[in-house]
Amino acid sequence: MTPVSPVLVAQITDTHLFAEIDREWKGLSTARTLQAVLDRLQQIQPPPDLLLLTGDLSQDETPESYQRLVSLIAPLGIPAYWIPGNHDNIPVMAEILNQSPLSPEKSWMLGNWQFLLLSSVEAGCDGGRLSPESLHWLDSQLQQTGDRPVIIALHHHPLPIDSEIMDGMMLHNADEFLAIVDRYPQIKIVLCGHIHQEFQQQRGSVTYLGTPSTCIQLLPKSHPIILDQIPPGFRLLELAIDGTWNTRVERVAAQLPPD
Ligand SMILES: Nc1ncnc2c1ncn2[C@@H]1O[C@@H]2COP(=O)(O)O[C@H]2[C@H]1O
Repeated sequence: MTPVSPVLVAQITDTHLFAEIDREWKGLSTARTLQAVLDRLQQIQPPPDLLLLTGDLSQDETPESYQRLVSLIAPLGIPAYWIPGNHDNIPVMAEILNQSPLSPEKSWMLGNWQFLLLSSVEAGCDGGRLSPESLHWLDSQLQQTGDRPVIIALHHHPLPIDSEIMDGMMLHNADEFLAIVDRYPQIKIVLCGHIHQEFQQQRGSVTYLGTPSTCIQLLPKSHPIILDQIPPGFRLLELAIDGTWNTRVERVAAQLPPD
């Protein structure tokens, strides 16, 4: 019997784009560092089956910044799904990020895996929160997945990362989220953005993963926040039909922020 290929997912996060292509954030042109990541992605064979864009996609909340994202991502021709982060303007992004290959879907199945994307943005706050309605939505989606393996993505980190300032901006009601996760053994991976660094921690049968931004990096376990002089990156995940998986972070040669 021919084995079914795993699904290859690329997570791209915290792109912090502006309307202007050369506008810099902390010394980096965020459009150009994203382009370096996308150039690397285009070399990967076979190409990823889908892209997960896990929030803080704009830094200035303009329609033009989201149009820029579309014009950078669309040439890859890879279906791309997104969630908002604390820097995003949700009505503006929802209006613009709905053209193929971008999709506003938040729940779908591919390669026997169930994908669930959660909006964790709390208005006026850099930290996150899942509303009672969102927690209920998550629970009801999980009830419908049977024993298919599940990957959940949200912008805010639900586990502390030992970084005082970032942990003050984590998912504030992580306990309510984790109580739901604990009830569904089919959940394999919880994926976040927001932290601008690589993170991996096991909690029960679930692996919690955080991923470098496509622009600036933060030094892990730093108090207060310190910029890390390592290149931007992204994450690849290979999800096999039997629920096993593996992942790696790749970093790309790109302009680094000034010292
Ligand atoms: N992907 C999602 N992330 C977070 N909350 C969601 C998501 N999808 C649906 N919900 C919540 O579930 C609610 C269902 O009713 P509403 O559409 O009024 O509002 C919805 C949100 O509050």
